[in-house]
Amino acid sequence: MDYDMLVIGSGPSGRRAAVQSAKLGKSVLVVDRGRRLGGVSVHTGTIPSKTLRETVLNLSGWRERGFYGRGYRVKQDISVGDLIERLHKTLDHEVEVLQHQFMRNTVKSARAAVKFLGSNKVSLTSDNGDYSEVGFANALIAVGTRPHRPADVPFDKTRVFDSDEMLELDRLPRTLTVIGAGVIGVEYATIFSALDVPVTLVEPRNSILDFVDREIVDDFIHQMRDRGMTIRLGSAVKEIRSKPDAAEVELADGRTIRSEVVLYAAGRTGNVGSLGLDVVGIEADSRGRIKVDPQTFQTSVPNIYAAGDVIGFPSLASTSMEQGRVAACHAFGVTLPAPPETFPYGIYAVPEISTVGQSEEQVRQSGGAYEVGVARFRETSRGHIMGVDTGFLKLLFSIETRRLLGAHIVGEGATELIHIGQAVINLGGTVDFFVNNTFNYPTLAEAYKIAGLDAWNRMGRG
Ligand SMILES: Cc1cc2nc3c(=O)[nH]c(=O)nc-3n(C[C@H](O)[C@H](O)[C@H](O)COP(=O)(O)OP(=O)(O)OC[C@H]3O[C@@H](n4cnc5c(N)ncnc54)[C@H](O)[C@@H]3O)c2cc1C
Ligand SMILES: NC(=O)c1ccc[n+]([C@@H]2O[C@H](COP(=O)([O-])OP(=O)(O)OC[C@H]3O[C@@H](n4cnc5c(N)ncnc54)[C@H](O)[C@@H]3O)[C@@H](O)[C@H]2O)c1
Repeated sequence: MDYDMLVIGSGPSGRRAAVQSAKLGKSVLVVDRGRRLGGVSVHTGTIPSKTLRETVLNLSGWRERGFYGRGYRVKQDISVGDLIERLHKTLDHEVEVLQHQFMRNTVKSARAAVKFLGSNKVSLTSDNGDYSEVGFANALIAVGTRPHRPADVPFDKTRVFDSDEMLELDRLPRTLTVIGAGVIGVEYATIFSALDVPVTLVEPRNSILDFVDREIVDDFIHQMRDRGMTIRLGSAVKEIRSKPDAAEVELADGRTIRSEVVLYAAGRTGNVGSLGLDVVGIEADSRGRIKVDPQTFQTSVPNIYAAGDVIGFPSLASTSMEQGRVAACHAFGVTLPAPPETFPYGIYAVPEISTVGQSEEQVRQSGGAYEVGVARFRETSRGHIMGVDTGFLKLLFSIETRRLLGAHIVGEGATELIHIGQAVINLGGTVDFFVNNTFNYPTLAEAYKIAGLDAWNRMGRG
């Protein structure tokens, strides 16, 4: 065999699997067909959208508007150039760190498209047509996804864009319509709205972000509408037209929305088409997702693993990394403890949403008695100092066991703050943790103490 581990794709799952395999003393080759290592996460997904968000919040002065009013701006005329400059620096740095990590761990990498020739052999074809064959003992399919692009949507990078292409905008749109209020849709819609671009968000279903606690989503929708965004729920799209002067989105109810630019963000599809999966007998579903053993990440072929977005939900960089590591450990006989039941989900909209554990709807469905504790950020001194006038934390406790069942946040710092809730849930902590422990003051984390006390006041001392 040429390699103990062949990793196809250099996104979060591939990268973690590669380094974990190398740390176990195994020979590793990572093959990616992209121009640079890093995958969707580094080049078109997680890092670019989060860098864009950070730049927008900084240059627009968004975080200071609680004090200085909605008209406040740090930089008056924010251009695409301002946004792209920071983006390129961040991405270059990410790639450099990744390359250095591979070098230190003697992980080899190659740029080529991979195709299976058998369960221990692949072909590599580079852009200039160079062809070679590589033998492997184990392989990880970590090829990720690309935006779903229905044939009847006129993507042209002038009026109609997918989420990868949004980073290629040559100027800020005067108006924007976002189709699909999934995580990508709400992130981009609220980021552009923070730049004072009038945004219309269109979603065919009557609800959004169904995996998030309803109270949090309702507050989020309220905040979006309050600052002037138009949210059209229950609005199916009949046709999208790209015209010289505007894009037109015709809804099934007959209304037409005109805007300078449309972002179409209605899900993603696995990159399995050219892998030759049929040669090894691995099947993918209609959205290009591969089924795996959820504990080991083995496909139907035991020495071929799959991880990351190509295996479907939750399709996060965070969970993808863990999946890659677990797959590599399994491939080389390293036994790991069972993973915790819950993981956090961070939505980097403006404002942020983050959630861990059960939503109130799930707790109610499970039938057990529960209590809720809520803290509004404006009740915390840190919130006053920061000029935060929105956002809240909601904690759910079992009355019987007093354990924390779920933590849900909408507001500033949600994606960082959530890890307190995650630790308490996964360590089996109760409402008494929040009541008995001292928290730094003034912090937004103090909201945990306030929400804990709020629930404790009704639950009693147990
Ligand atoms: C706009 C956006 C924002 C996001 N924000 C977040 C976030 O804030 N937090 C979060 O946790 N997640 C976020 N995600 C999700 C996150 O980016 C993905 O979960 C993650 O990138 C998936 O990693 P992966 O390992 O599946 O590989 P990917 O990052 O998808 O990379 C796959 C790689 O495989 C390569 N490849 C594909 N086919 C082949 C082939 N045949 N041969 C060789 N190479 C191939 C591709 O070139 C690519 O480099 C976001 C996604 C998007 C689109
Ligand atoms: N912060 C994060 O962690 C983060 C950020 C962005 C993306 N992601 C990941 O990327 C993945 C893809 O995100 P996404 O937002 O594209 O997909 P998604 O599946 O989350 O949401 C797609 C949305 O589009 C709607 N939709 C479906 N078909 C439609 C149609 N024909 N017309 C209009 N709307 C339609 C759906 O109802 C849904 O609300 C997600 O699984 C997510 O986990 C994560």
